[in-house]
Amino acid sequence: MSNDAGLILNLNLLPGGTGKGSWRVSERDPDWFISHHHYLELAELAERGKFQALFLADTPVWTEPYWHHPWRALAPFIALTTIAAHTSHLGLIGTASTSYNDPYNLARHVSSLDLVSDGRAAWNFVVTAGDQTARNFSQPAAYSKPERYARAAEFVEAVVRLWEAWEPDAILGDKATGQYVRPGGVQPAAFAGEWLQVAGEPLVPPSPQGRPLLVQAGASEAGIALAARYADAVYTHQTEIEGGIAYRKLLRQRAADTGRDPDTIKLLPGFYVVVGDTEEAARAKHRAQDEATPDAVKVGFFTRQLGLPPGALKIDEPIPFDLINANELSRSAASSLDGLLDKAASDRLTVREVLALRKNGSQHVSVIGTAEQIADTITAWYRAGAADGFNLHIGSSPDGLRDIVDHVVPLLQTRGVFHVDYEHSTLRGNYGLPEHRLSRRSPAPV
Ligand SMILES: Cc1cc2nc3c(=O)[nH]c(=O)nc-3n(C[C@H](O)[C@H](O)[C@H](O)COP(=O)(O)O)c2cc1C
Repeated sequence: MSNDAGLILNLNLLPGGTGKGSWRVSERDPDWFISHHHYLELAELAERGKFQALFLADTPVWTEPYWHHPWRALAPFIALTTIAAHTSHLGLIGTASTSYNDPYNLARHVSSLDLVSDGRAAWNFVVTAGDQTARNFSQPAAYSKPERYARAAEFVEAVVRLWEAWEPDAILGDKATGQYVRPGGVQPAAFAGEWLQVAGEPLVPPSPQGRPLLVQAGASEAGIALAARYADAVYTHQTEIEGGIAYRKLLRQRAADTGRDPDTIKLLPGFYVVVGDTEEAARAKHRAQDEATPDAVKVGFFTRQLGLPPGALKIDEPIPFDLINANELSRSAASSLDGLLDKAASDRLTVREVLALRKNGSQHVSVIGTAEQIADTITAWYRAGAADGFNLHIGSSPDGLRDIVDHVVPLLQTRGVFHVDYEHSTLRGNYGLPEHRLSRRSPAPV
């Protein structure tokens, strides 16, 4: 059970909003949504609402539905660096793939953001599915899921070694002797795995929060094992409170099994909200966004969620179950489909009929209603121990976020579950995580 004011709110910034058609009904110009001005406006709003962090997802591939809505054009750590310069407390969580990066460069980018933001950075590590993405990185096809996770385990360990290579007092800056860094104050990463090898010392010294936070998204056994060992926070799909309670319990137990304090791993499910003065007003807003979203976009996203190649789903035809590779399907996404796929198979539902059965069209817990209804659900999940906080998805922007900041946040503060102001300057502090002790330097299993 959680019962203090420690609720965590991240803004999951998807350009234009989660409602893929919302840009068409917005008063904003279309090109605003892919500019950094959009990011900055939302970041400043989120900070006004005392959100602990802004979260940027990322997949380095252009996919077919992008023809119809604003997409994640900006590289996350570049966008976050700009945001860092315009905010003072908001945490900055960027996604980057362990399949298509290199640990040395990635560690350097994230810890540079951590340093320039005075300790507000986090890396959301994802393993990234799909052959289309692989072909952007000199690979004809994606690694299999076990291979992706094997590489991810090495990648994260290598990054952590690089982040922990600096002793806290390593920089002497002794003008008299001319000694800038204490000999031995920075250690080589000395990581030698099957997939990745990193020999030397990192260039970036630690920030005020010690090292950046690690966030994880992926719910298969391999994903949970990595989260339990390394993640400070886990982003997941949950649609029902019971599922949240069970998953949080599992993660905390698995973290404890690795010798960690379970309070140091935070579960943050996605949560889709549309706020209205009345429930009907909120439903009308959602309807307007939904009707402005072409079928091609809805089908395109569902195609990706099922791990199918572009074009594999047709809106008025049944799902081609024989094409779905169960081993490649995201565990987290699959669990959010509940019994929907079973029903689709037994009743031979068309894709349109399956999508219509999804509550509020979202793969996350969702409330389309008044600020009170939204605050009630957030409070209930938090108090029941189903979540430590949420990665909030807003239907349209900036109005969807403004509604939350002006109407939902004050209710959460009055109810005593959400902080009234930032009490720390670092993301680690604002997430309620203990200060990080540097220089672990204990050998970790590879
Ligand atoms: C909530 C959630 C968000 C994700 N976001 C991204 C993302 O932004 N970029 C990406 O490449 N993969 C993303 N993934 C995919 C995961 O990295 C992984 O490939 C997928 O979940 C399959 O692994 P699993 O079965 O362990 O869940 C996300 C997964 C989840 C569950």
